[in-house]
This record gives sequence, structure tokens and C-alpha cells, in this order.
Amino acid sequence: MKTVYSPLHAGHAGQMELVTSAIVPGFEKPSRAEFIKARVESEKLGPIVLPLEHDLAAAKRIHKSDYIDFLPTVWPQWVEAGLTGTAMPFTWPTRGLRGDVPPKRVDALLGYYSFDAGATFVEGTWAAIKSSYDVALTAASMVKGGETSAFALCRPPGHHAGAGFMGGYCYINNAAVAAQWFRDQGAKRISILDVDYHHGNGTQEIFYDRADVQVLNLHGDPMVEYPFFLGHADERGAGAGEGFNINYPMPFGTDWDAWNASLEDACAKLAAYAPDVVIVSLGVDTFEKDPISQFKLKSPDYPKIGRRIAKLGLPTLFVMEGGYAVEEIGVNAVGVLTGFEDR
Ligand SMILES: NCCCCCC(=O)NO
Ligand SMILES: [Zn+2]
Repeated sequence: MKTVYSPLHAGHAGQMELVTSAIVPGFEKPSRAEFIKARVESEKLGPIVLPLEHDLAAAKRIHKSDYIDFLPTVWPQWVEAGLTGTAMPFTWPTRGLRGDVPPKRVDALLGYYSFDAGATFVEGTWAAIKSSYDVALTAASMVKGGETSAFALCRPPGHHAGAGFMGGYCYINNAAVAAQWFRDQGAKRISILDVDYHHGNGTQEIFYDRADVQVLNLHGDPMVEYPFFLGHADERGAGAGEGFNINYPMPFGTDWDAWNASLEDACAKLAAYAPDVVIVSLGVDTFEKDPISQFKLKSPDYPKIGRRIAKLGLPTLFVMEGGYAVEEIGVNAVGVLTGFEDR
């Protein structure tokens, strides 16, 4: 399996983030991608290639243009305003406020275009965002070109980013962009299987009223877990999309057997949908030692995920999402990929 990777991710470094009651060094850090890349090399998964560069047209097929156009201006505006440290919002247009008038101040605009304080900027962030998007499209073109599978080693991740907003370390929804790209290339149906610990609220929001992209999410119950405000089992899609969004919320402490029951049901529904391509939003924060998550999967479980997905017998694009147990992230993420290849 080929891996697409860009060293430009490393410029998104040193950002701080707001968690309950404190501002701390960001969990979404460069070493995550480096540990995964090292494991790809040590496991001899296959060639590691640099992404081709793309314009932002494919991003704007999914995201609102004004949102995408805002992203590269954040850091210059922050510096221009004489602000220092990590660019992050502190005010959001929630219920009872106006969300139709973008304010002039950059910190207010960050709130206008986000749902939490988790998508922050430093000088190299935009270059990293763009490279992650290029990685996803380059890997997608490999699958379109006949590769059974490809691994988009995306950093920053994307599944929390909606059509017009960022959040949860996500800016451009790499998996959603790839899904739309496959559709624009002639694919009729796409399934996105999101195995990250957190609900992919952005991916759900983007495709919620569409029947051509099936979205299946296995995740921590939003009653008690981030992103809290989307991801319940009763969210099944709207209009033409009714029945094509499937959520599997699970409780804290979920172990392999319980998690696998959701995976089996999701794979059955995915097979019945018969997509041309499967896109896996590959988060490995389901791991028992993940510092910000509450599931109990163990490292030997990850190859089982890959093997089960391979049994679908469909072209598969893996897009990296979350996972913060950095020491084991490579073993776990690449374990899915070697399992997929039944190695
Ligand atoms: N700062 C709140 C937690 C962000 C979770 C990011 C993630 O792993 N999403 O899949
Ligand atoms: Zn996650």
C-alpha cells in the first residue's frame, strides 16, 4: 500500500489549546505523523510519496468559499492586529446571536468560523492544512488510478470540519473532500466509515441530506463525549439522505467485543449500500491508553479492523484522523493497514 505524506505538516506545531479549565500544549502535534511515518517504513508497508499540489477547487466543492478563503488569512490578520501566541477564538455565535454578519476582528472571525477553541493557528498552520488536503487528493487519485488501497497520512485531521466551520483540530475535511472528488470523477456511491473515537460531526453535516455518500460513525456517546452536540443514534440523515447516515454511539469503557459488534453492523450496512469506494476516517484514539479518550481497544485489535474492512472487497482510501497516544500511534494506525493487507 502506498502512503502519501507531506513534511509541511510540521509547521503546525507549538499551538496551545483550551481544554476543560486550562490552556495546554496541543495534543495534535507533529510527532504523531512522524511516529506513523516511521512505522510505515519499519513495517515496509510500501512507498511513501509526496503529494501533488492542487488548487482549492475541490475544497470548495465541499466547504463554503468564504470559509476556505478565510483560512490562509488567519495568521497574517493575527500578526497585523499585533496579536501574539496561538490564534484562537474565545467568542462564538450561539443561539440568540447573529451568525450572518462576520465581524471585522480576526479573533471574532475565528469564532464565527468555528464551533470550539480546538482549531488554532500558528505561522505554519495554513501550509499544513493545505498539505493535508493535497495528501488526501493525491492518495484518492491513486485509488482512482487502480490501486486497491492507499493511505493518506493527513495532518491536521479533518472529520470535525463542516461546510462552513472548523474545530477539534480540523480545518478542511480531507475525507469529505476525497469523497466528493471521487463523485466528480464518476463514482456513483461512496461510503465513509469513521472509526475515530470522536463522532465526525463535520462529515455528517456535509453529507446529511445526500444519498450518494453514506456516512457511518463509530464513536463515544455525545451525551458524555466530545463533540457533544451531534452523533446520536437517531440522526439518520434528512430528505434524500434519510437512512444514509448511521451513528453508533458507545459508552465509556467500550472494549473490542462491543466495539466490533458496531463495526460488524456498519460493514453489513456498507456492503448492502454497495459503494464504488470506501473512505476510512482512520482515528486510533479508540486505544486504551489514549490520553483524551475512553474506549479500551488494544494494539492487537487494530489489524482486525483492517482485515474486516478488506473483507468488503472494495477500493479503500484510508485518511488519517485522530489518535494521541503518540508512542503507540504508529503501531495502531499501521496495524490497521497491515491487517487490511492480511500481513
Ligand atoms: N479538544 C476537544 C477534543 C478534540 C478531539 C479531536 C479528535 O480526536 N477528534 O477525532
Ligand atoms: Zn478523535
